[in-house]
Amino acid sequence: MSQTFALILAGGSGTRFWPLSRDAKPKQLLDLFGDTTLLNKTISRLEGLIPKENILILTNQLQLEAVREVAHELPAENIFAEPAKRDTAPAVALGVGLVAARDPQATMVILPADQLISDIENFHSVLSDAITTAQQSNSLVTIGIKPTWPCPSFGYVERGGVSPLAPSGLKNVPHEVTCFREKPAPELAAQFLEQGNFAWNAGMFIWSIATVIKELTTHNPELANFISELQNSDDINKTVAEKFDKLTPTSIDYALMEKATSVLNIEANFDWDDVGSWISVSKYLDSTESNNKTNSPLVEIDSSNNIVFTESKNTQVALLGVDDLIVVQTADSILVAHRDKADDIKKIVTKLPKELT
Ligand SMILES: Nc1nc2c(ncn2[C@@H]2O[C@H](COP(=O)(O)OP(=O)(O)O[C@H]3O[C@H](CO)[C@@H](O)[C@H](O)[C@@H]3O)[C@@H](O)[C@H]2O)c(=O)[nH]1
Repeated sequence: MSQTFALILAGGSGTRFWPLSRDAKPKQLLDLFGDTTLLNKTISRLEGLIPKENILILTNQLQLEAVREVAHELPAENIFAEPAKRDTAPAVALGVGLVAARDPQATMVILPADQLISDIENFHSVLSDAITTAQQSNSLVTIGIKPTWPCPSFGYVERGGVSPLAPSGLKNVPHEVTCFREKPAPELAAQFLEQGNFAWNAGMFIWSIATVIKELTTHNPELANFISELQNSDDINKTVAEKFDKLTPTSIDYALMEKATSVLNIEANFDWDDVGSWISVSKYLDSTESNNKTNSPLVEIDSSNNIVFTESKNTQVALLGVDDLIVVQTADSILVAHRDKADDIKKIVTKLPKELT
């Protein structure tokens, strides 16, 4: 019987969370909620769905040690560092090659490492049905989130009717995808919301090895060739070292999903948050009556709508006559920003000395 593997993509850089995040410690490696890292939550969420020996993680050299520490329960040989940063399309192709080497009949679940999902029961139910669909439909299966605002930094799928390829008896029924559009301009995203039949792409992809190779062969021969080289290689590490950094840097959404022939979508009936900024994190922090959010003890006078995050949770915070600020304190840096600028923190990072990024 063919096996199911999870491939966790954990090699992104997290400049939006500076000064807490650094090149070697991006969002997925941060403990933003006072319990554990997002990567740890991503691995734990798979318990009961995919066995640990079938969970693979791809990261980069800079983050490898920290990822190994967080993912210590996985077999060491399941954690790989890409030799160069090439975005998610080459990473996914490498993952397909690694899984194909273990089981060419396998089904794969590609997962981001940095999302927050707490309804595990429904997450498992949706993914189980997505796995069954991928095995029986020869399609690339996506997960759709009901959009709440025209966010320009997500992908969008246009959902058609129930797919004629849908296996029978599923609780979560796959729909056809008539269009996949990655990161549309704000006006187009607004149009999608108005139309009403678009969902956000959750960034998770479920497919069989055979289907993804077939789609790549048609739509992205460069990545299909790379996978074929891995499959024919006597020494995968050597082939990766020689070929990976020559691949075109792009995301899997542009490299394949926008062009793919057969894409299906299952609606997520679980909570989902991609934790994109300090504003998103603040939703989960303690709040005062004046809507000041913090992870530390706080006193306030005439201050409202501030977000204060301290690396050491026992730091006393005092707010006096200030509104709408984001303040983040670590051992070596302090960020003070207007909350309207939460999405621009990455711009500040470009001005900082290298040792602080
Ligand atoms: N291994 C590896 N992982 C990477 C790399 N670049 C990014 N990642 C990881 O891949 C995941 C997604 O990458 P992002 O770069 O954060 O993607 P995005 O811009 O948020 O867009 C994707 O996710 C959205 C939902 O959050 C989707 O809506 C969108 O369509 C797309 O799939 C994250 O877990 C990130 O750490 C890389 O070069 N290598």
